[in-house]
Amino acid sequence: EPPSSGYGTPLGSPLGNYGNQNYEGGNGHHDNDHGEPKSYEFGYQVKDEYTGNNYNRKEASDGNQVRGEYRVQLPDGRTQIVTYYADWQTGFHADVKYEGTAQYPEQYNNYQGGYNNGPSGQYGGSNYAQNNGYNGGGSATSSVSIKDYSSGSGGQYNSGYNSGSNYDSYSGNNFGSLGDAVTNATKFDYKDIPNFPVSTVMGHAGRLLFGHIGSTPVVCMQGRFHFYEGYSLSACTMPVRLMKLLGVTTLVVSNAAGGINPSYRTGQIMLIKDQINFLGLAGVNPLRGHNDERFGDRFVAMNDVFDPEINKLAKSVGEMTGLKEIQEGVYASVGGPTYETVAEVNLMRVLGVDAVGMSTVHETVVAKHCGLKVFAFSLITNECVASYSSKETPDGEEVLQVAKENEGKLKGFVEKMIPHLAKSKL
Ligand SMILES: O=P(O)(O)O[C@@H]1C[C@H](O)[C@@H](CO)O1
Ligand SMILES: Nc1nc2[nH]cnc2c(=O)[nH]1
Repeated sequence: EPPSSGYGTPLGSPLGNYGNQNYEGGNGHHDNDHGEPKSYEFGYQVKDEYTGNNYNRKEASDGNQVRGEYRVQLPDGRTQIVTYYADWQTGFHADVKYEGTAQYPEQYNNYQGGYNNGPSGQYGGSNYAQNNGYNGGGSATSSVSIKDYSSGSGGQYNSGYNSGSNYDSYSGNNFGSLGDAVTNATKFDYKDIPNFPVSTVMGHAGRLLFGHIGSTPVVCMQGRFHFYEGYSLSACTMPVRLMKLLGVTTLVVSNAAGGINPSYRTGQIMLIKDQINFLGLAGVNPLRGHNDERFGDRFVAMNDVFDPEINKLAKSVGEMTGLKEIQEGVYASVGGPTYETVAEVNLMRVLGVDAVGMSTVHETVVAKHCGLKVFAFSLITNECVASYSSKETPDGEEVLQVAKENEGKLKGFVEKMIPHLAKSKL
């Protein structure tokens, strides 16, 4: 049976259990199976990060009196603690207490949808972090995401094709005009979508677009969610699963990234041929915790997440649309929001990283888990500083600026790539 999406109450009421165990309706405590009172004890705990269910119970009886306690995480952030005892002479007695303070945040920041395994306690019991501050990058978590700076929309696209029943998804961020590539778009603000994270990051409109690129149906996220904003990785990647449920079959993800490879230049596109999941290697993975089998298996192969054939297609489509010096390389993501030290840049060079960012990797993990095809690319927005003698420093404004300068060509690329991808059936 699928897990309930509600916060859940302890299974069976204390009274129900009480009645079913040693006592029967209060008409004599010897009316049980064998006429003798029995002692027992039991306990259980449920902590299901996917559904947000969090409760436990323990109970014991010496044959005469039942004592127990259960705790339930309430949707308003408080924990309800019920301590009870019961016996056949006096009945059931409960003491109900609450821990914590009920929170009624402005909107949606008490995210109980089960995406609560991220940085705990940062935001007063809310499972969502607030979006605070600028994020320069930010493709989508689900299908294709494209950054949208120009019109204040960061973006992810999910583009679907296959006569509307299957979708290709494409996500990008920071590239404002990519949202414009979606024709006849119906737009939903994230804040109006129940249980959706909200995007307040500069440059991110926080909108979900449904429309077409060419004849391909697409869903586009204008604005993605980052770990450094305080969201858990499962919250960051929740839209990927939404896309899957909508019928998306291919996720296209874009990001702004720093060039680690010394030959890379600002403004170039790098097709992602592989990735290094630094957070994942350290144990911070969006798939950590309960595995929802409805989406995929517990263990997930990642060696084949990027398809060389799709990149080959992307290279030729990119060249057709006038992209110069298209690179293909390894993307690594860090938690951010700090940019890399000189030592970190050199470490990454040794490790074979070509470009570094703060997104995408966990999105592709979740996409692979639920069986989405993935196409991902980076815009190199800055050249990472690898020498102590350099006076350069990366900065968010530069990332935004370079994204803005290049969004036109990225739009052209995406407009061509999505229909080709759909047609090629790759
Ligand atoms: O969302 P992406 O990965 O495109 O954005 C990158 C990473 C940070 O959000 C930002 C840093 O400048 O750009
Ligand atoms: N970590 C990281 N993310 C980026 N996003 C855009 N540029 C950079 C960068 O230099 N480093």
